[in-house]
Amino acid sequence: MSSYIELKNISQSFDVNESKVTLFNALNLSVSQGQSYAITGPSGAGKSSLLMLMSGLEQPSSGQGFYVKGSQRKSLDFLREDIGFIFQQFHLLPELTAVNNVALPLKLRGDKQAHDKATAWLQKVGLSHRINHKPSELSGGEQQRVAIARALVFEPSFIFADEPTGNLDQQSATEIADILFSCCRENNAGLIVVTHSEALANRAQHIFSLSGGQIKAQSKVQTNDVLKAVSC
Ligand SMILES: Nc1ncnc2c1ncn2[C@@H]1O[C@H](COP(=O)(O)OP(=O)(O)OP(=O)(O)O)[C@@H](O)[C@H]1O
Repeated sequence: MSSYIELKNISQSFDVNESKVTLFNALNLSVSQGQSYAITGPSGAGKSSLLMLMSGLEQPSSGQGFYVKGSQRKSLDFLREDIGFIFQQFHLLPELTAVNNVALPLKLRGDKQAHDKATAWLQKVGLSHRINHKPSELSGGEQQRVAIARALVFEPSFIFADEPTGNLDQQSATEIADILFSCCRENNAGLIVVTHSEALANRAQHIFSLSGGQIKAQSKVQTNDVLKAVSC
């Protein structure tokens, strides 16, 4: 059953030092499961804030967000079980091996097959030779592969990624983009990526630009990048 997230008339502002900072006003946006989206725009435009609102992890100043699943239309609070997050800084637990980082969220839910599922996901992201390594024993690209496996191990409907290649060299960034997009596609997960990278944004089926409080659909830039058909 395919689902989508709908933001209606969303506004977000903060009171900072007795003045009001408005990021956006009456913004409307929908993202669907199985599709990929990039959100670009200048620093400080509010891209990460929008990602937090879209995922239901933060509340807007006004407006509403909905999680629509078949005929059910619920608040974004119900999205929490159905999302995975990937960050620029990986956010892995330093004391745990790769497999235990991926297995932990499943174990916390009492999944008896947590270890096997985590191992299978690390294999999918090309890390079967590193499953017993701790984050400090992995390269940045390898750590991000672990984070992708951890986000997808639940097989969530939506993956939110905030600058997922921001800390990586160009080759690792390309490999991570290949894995992220192919894994989301094969799992029919909606992927929403915030990025400053034109190359990464161009991978997405839809590109939105957030600037001056306005969000606009953007056409893709023609590049000579060859998109690799990586299987997940
Ligand atoms: N809780 C908060 N209280 C006050 N200001 C905030 C809060 N959260 C975000 N901001 C401000 O909102 C603005 C937008 O932040 P956000 O991180 O969403 O932008 P961004 O477009 O993702 O930027 P970048 O590309 O640099 O990561 C920033 O000026 C930030 O300081």
